[in-house]
Amino acid sequence: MKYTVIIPAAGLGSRMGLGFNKVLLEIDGEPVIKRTVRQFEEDPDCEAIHLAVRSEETDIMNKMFENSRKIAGIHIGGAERQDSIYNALINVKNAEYVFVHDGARPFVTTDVLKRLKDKVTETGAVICGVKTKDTLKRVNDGKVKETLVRDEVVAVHTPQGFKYSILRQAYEHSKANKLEVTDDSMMVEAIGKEVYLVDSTYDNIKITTSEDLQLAHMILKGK
Ligand SMILES: Nc1ccn([C@@H]2O[C@H](COP(=O)(O)OP(=O)(O)OP(=O)(O)O)[C@@H](O)[C@H]2O)c(=O)n1
Ligand SMILES: O=P(O)(O)OC[C@@H](O)[C@@H](O)[C@@H](O)CO
Repeated sequence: MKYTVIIPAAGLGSRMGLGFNKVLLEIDGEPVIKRTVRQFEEDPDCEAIHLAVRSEETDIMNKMFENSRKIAGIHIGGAERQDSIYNALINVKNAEYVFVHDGARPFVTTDVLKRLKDKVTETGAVICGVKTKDTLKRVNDGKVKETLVRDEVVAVHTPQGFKYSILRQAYEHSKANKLEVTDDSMMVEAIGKEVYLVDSTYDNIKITTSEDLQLAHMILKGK
């Protein structure tokens, strides 16, 4: 199978508190976004990479990826993650399968990609995730409402992979219905399609807060 990946990188990174977009932060001398893109540059099944970036960062991103063989488009992102991805999605041409992967997740492995590729060709919609290690409870106003059955929940990561036609339909539906989502499969669930799950790895972290940076250094050391 062959697929196209959309990588949203147009956030602010406000929870990192750096004062600049966290995807531009260097870890061991290389920007987070460059590391993320490289995972797909190195996957022979990935045919094209579309990035969504902040308008004021277009020049820096164009320069960073000027020698990249697979970058097929650098698009201006939107106010929310889903707006950024939509701006890229409408510019994807001739792709049967589309993966979406956070620019801020630089450690996805070839094994996870393989599991996703195998499953998406079989089902048309797949996410990856890990079992949670903590007990999970639903709370409201500082009070416990219920304890969730841990075997029934996962912490969801990206990449998430879809048939292009399904993802496009899901995004158009969400736009028309003004759905606010925190991942792409939520939109696919909303159009009634079944979404399947494969294992991710605990290392596939999203760089979100400053603690994640220490974790990132440890993950790199272990590789
Ligand atoms: N309007 C947005 C918001 C987010 N993203 C991207 O979506 C990914 C995951 O989002 P998140 O971790 O929430 O990043 P930020 O929105 O940058 O972080 P924060 O919420 O702390 O500002 C990141 O690669 C981010 O660049 C995007 O392309 N466009
Ligand atoms: O925190 P935000 O809602 O901006 O973004 C979260 C998403 O990036 C996140 O839900 C996926 O990476 C899947 O976990």
